[in-house]
Amino acid sequence: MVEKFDAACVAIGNFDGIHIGHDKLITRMIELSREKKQNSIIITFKYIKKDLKKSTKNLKYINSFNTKILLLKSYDVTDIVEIELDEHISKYSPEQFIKTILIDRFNAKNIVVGYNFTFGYKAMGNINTLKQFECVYDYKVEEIPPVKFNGIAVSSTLVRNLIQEGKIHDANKLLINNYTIFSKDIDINYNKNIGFVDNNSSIIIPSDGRYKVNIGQDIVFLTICTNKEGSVFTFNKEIEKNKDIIFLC
Ligand SMILES: Cc1cc2nc3c(=O)[nH]c(=O)nc-3n(C[C@H](O)[C@H](O)[C@H](O)COP(=O)(O)O)c2cc1C
Ligand SMILES: Nc1ncnc2c1ncn2[C@@H]1O[C@H](COP(=O)(O)OP(=O)(O)OP(=O)(O)O)[C@@H](O)[C@H]1O
Repeated sequence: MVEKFDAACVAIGNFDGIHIGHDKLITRMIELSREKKQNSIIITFKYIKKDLKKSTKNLKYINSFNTKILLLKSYDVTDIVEIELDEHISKYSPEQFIKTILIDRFNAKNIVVGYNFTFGYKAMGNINTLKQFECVYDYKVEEIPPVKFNGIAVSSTLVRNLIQEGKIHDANKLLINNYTIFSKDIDINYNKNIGFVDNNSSIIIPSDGRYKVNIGQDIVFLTICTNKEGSVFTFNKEIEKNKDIIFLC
């Protein structure tokens, strides 16, 4: 049972794919909220404005937006809040975001973000901006230093690149769960053992090739072949209905 307190600890970011850096940050925010007896809130963004750097038409994500929220729900937090960076909010200055959203809306007393977090109009705010306003708005910022793997800072971009290069084994080392294409993000013809993801889908697809995946109780070999319209998934045998495709290698 999650208790509701007035003051809050918040973790902020896009959180595409939930990798080990995100996990460290969210886990620390939850730990801090328990220590301080405050609400634990994950604030994440839904981009809709086309000219934001991360919302260009062609930018695809590891997880569709609904899946991201579903994955974030695996954390035992008081609330997960989705903020649409629409025409209005995306123009907030960093201070406006701090005051209007973090303070007035969530009564944030502890803000946990990663070393490279940016926010506000033209991405002008960063961790130093958050520190600059600590006394003005009476909160504390905690910075999570870069979580690295083999000496390289983990990021959603890195994971996306590995998946798109077909390096599933490496991507899985960085994600908290094995890379998965969720059943609702793919159309499957169960009579023909074939699936299809349209090119307009918001999710990335591994490069053409043969993959070992787990579907329901079964290990299945899957061949991906992409054409002008989208990606065709051919399974080497019948697969269970409405199960997610969990990539093993
Ligand atoms: C209020 C607000 C306004 C933003 N406006 C812009 C913007 O004008 N241009 C931009 O590239 N990103 C903008 N962003 C997105 C941030 O730069 C950043 O991508 C987002 O806060 C997630 O941070 P992270 O990727 O460091 O986790 C905005 C974010 C917020 C919260
Ligand atoms: N390797 C990491 N170590 C610590 N914190 C991280 C790491 N990667 C991201 N974060 C933090 O997690 C939050 C969410 O990050 P976000 O998903 O926006 O970044 P990202 O993984 O670097 O993605 P992208 O590559 O798309 O920019 C932010 O506060 C960010 O600073």
